[in-house]
Amino acid sequence: MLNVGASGQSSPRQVSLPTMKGMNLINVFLVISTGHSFLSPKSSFHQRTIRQSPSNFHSQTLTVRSTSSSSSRSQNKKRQSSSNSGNRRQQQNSNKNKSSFSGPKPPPSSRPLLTLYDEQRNRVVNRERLTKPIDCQHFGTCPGCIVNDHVGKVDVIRSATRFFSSTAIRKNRLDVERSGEDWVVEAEDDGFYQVVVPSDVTQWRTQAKLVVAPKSSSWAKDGCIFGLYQRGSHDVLEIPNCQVHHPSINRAVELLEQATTKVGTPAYNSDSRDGQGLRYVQLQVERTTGKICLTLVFGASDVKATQPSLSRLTKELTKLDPDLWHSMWCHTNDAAGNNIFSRNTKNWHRLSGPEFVREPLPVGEFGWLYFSPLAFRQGNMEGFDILANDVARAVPGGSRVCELYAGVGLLGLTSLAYHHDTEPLEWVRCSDENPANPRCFTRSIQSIPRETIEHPKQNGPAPALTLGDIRKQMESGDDFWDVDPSTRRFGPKATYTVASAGYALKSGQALGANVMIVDPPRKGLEDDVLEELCKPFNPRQPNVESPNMMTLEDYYVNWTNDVQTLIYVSCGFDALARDAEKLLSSPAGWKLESATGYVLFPGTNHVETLCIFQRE
Ligand SMILES: C[S@@+](CC[C@H](N)C(=O)[O-])C[C@H]1O[C@@H](n2cnc3c(N)ncnc32)[C@H](O)[C@@H]1O
Repeated sequence: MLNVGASGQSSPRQVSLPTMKGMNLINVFLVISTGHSFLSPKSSFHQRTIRQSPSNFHSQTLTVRSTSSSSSRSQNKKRQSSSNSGNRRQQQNSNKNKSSFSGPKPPPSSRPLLTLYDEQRNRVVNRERLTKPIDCQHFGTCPGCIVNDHVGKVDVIRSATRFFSSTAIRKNRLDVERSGEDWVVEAEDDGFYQVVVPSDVTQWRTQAKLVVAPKSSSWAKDGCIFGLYQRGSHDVLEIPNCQVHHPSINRAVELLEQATTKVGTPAYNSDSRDGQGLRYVQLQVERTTGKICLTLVFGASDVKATQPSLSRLTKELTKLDPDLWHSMWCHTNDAAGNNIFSRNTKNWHRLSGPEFVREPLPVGEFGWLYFSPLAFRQGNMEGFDILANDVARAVPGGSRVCELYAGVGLLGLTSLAYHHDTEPLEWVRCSDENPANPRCFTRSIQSIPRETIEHPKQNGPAPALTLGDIRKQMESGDDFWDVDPSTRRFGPKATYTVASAGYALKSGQALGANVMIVDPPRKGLEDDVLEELCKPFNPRQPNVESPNMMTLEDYYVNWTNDVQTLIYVSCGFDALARDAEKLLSSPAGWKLESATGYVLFPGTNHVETLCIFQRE
């Protein structure tokens, strides 16, 4: 068990299940340390405001604030306070937040305000974006985009609209049930499935992975080109003026071409396997600074084998534009196939710059999310901020939340911060199989006010307990029930467990949780997870804190028995459709409350879908 956090704090409450053989669980217990380190972001960064009731979707007027100075901040606050009651509440909340923040305060302009939510969720803006052209000169030859305008008119959105309007789904939709309408109505689009374009249709991509090829076929050391594989071939197409890339990505690619030409960096050659060349690059933009976290993937067994090419290249890149680079990493990968990254930390080498790119938490005025290049990060961060706000609003105040496939904990931490001022969540348990995530998660919670992330010392709810906790406690012989209640109540609300989603469930992560958030990869939910969620509710299953729970064989436990709201975020529509059909036709009692499609990747045939399932 790995315990991360300030030492000398209250004892961790979350343990791996001793009975789960072969399980590699690393539990992270989050106890806030007081260290804050803030880079200076660009002051003009815009964000969104939050806190409107779901019924106000698409109906807000535009409210845009910039964070360029503290005076403009207060002016904007004044403007905002007269705009609507929801925003007034936010202002009060943010003031409250400010005064109650007990950790060291960040410099005033270091954290952008979140003020563009209304704009991004505005019906007029949405309509404009649905028709706005991307106007990219590479369209037609580039495999990246399939439409150059009308970004909602793509097959996947048509299929999703039909799917959610079909009788099979209508039969299990809450709106149909509540209205008493006939569910046997076949329509292409009955208006249930909402389509939102949550960011501009250009320059939305803040993360790109590009393949590298030699500039000339005659001399390997002529330098490299960077782009995407052309459709149906392994020829690389350059896309220097890609309109969906953040401008910093295009600038970085330009410099990479110049630098590789100047210092003669060889490109990796998969045929000859004489290797050691540059294979891929990953470019991640830190939105507040516009800087690039660059990962150079070399076809080499270790970093020594990349030399002297690596050092020459990084030196030249720094010389060309020292201000563009947030950090530089080398990833070594000489394995065949198209898998770019391995999770083995031996393959990762930080060459310069900070370990984490940081992004503002999508709600409130405090808190950052930290990402290392080893962790998953959304391709369109700005669009995902809107989705994260919508997820947070779907979580009822005061909830106990289990988040599977959590990445660095983006959705769980956003929900925690969103509800803090009104009806704070009791706890949030995040888990993911990527062992690189806890470092990011820990760093993130260090930037969030302590009151948000910890249980109050007195009169608060009990800390998060899993079945594993109770078993461990009993096995240790300690008399858990005699523990002083005031110390029991003090502890972290947000915890992180490294485990596959199926293992996390079977270690009791969702026992006691009334809300579950899942955001699986494109292939959808693991079979184990889906199976649990499809089990009928067992009214006789004891409460997780009851000693009777210990007498139940694992086999009889319904590991998601307490979950009443299931928030499913999906980047793979086919898998979501399959999982939704299984959930809705299972004896578990799920009904579909809403389905929203987010055009997170304008130009492509992909849609991010948020489904909210409920059961009594
Ligand atoms: C689409 S990402 C979502 C992450 C997060 N919600 C975010 O927005 O940053 C999917 C995550 O699932 C994790 N993952 C993939 N397969 C998994 C599995 N079988 N069990 C647990 N986590 C898994 C990946 O490591 C990744 O972080």
